[in-house]
Amino acid sequence: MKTVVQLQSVSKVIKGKTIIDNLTFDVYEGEVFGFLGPNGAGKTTTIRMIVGLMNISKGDVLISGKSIKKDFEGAIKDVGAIVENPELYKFMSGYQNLKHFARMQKGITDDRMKEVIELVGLTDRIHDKVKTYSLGMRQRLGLAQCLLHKPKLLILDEPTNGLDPAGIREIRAYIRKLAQEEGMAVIVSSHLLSEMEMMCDRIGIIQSGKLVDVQQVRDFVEGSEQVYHFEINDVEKIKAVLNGFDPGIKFESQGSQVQVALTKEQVPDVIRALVESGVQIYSVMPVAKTLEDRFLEITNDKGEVIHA
Ligand SMILES: Nc1ncnc2c1ncn2[C@@H]1O[C@H](COP(=O)(O)OP(=O)(O)OP(=O)(O)O)[C@@H](O)[C@H]1O
Repeated sequence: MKTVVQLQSVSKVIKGKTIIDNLTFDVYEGEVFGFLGPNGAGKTTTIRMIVGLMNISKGDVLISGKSIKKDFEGAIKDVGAIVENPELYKFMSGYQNLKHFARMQKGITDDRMKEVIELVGLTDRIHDKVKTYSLGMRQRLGLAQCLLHKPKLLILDEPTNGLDPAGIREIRAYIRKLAQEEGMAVIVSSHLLSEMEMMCDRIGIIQSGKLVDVQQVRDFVEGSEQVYHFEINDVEKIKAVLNGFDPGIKFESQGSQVQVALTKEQVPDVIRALVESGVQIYSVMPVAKTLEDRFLEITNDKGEVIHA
């Protein structure tokens, strides 16, 4: 996998206070990297440093191997970003907006404009005025703007903010497409855990300016234990069987439905023990664990990390 962006021990100190503390991570070609953290954790500050909108106090950011500090022009030419709301003229059409933006850059051909408009799915509406666009369509037009110069790295700060569920789905699909089909490295930030889970390949969790965890979404969600849903005929017996394990296995029951927290390795042992004790098992189903569950598992209620 080719590395597109590298953060090397990046720190930001403002008025003697460390806002970002020694961040190090890489993002690769073709992957969506989620930057996840509660409000005030430092996501926007980090993104502003990556795109050169803010000085880096310590460390460096390399984009396609070029330092944003030492070779700003070289590094930034591979970046497309929406950090604040995209600037759009609502009284002009989507096309006029794009054209206006294209004129400010070198070498953007009409063919490239057409290509980008198609890529974000705005071909049918591109000549309508932006004021008639939904928020999702405006986001996509913003996306088109920052794709014109064929960036290798796309950075979107809270891309689904303010969108309705249909708009969120739409943007998510385009972001995935840009990574998978165009091979871009994409960094998205969010404080919405479920959102990140659906959109990203990897997630970095930031808390009080520190990176506390970077994992593949799949591993991250699977973590250690997983809740399984059992449908059985005898709740008393299942309680006895689960209590018989050492250490005892946690569960919750309601009628013939029992939710049991197990590691994958424990599943066959529990099923065997249940069958041997005469419990009828009608179904066993893993309950999908959300990032939110995992996030709460690794942080306490004050938002501090208890184990990663
Ligand atoms: N110019 C500044 N001067 C002083 N403190 C700042 C400055 N910019 C950011 N901060 C502080 O740095 C911390 C991180 O802010 P940042 O906006 O990066 O967080 P965030 O993770 O993007 O949060 P949100 O989800 O709310 O946007 C906050 O405590 C913020 O108050």
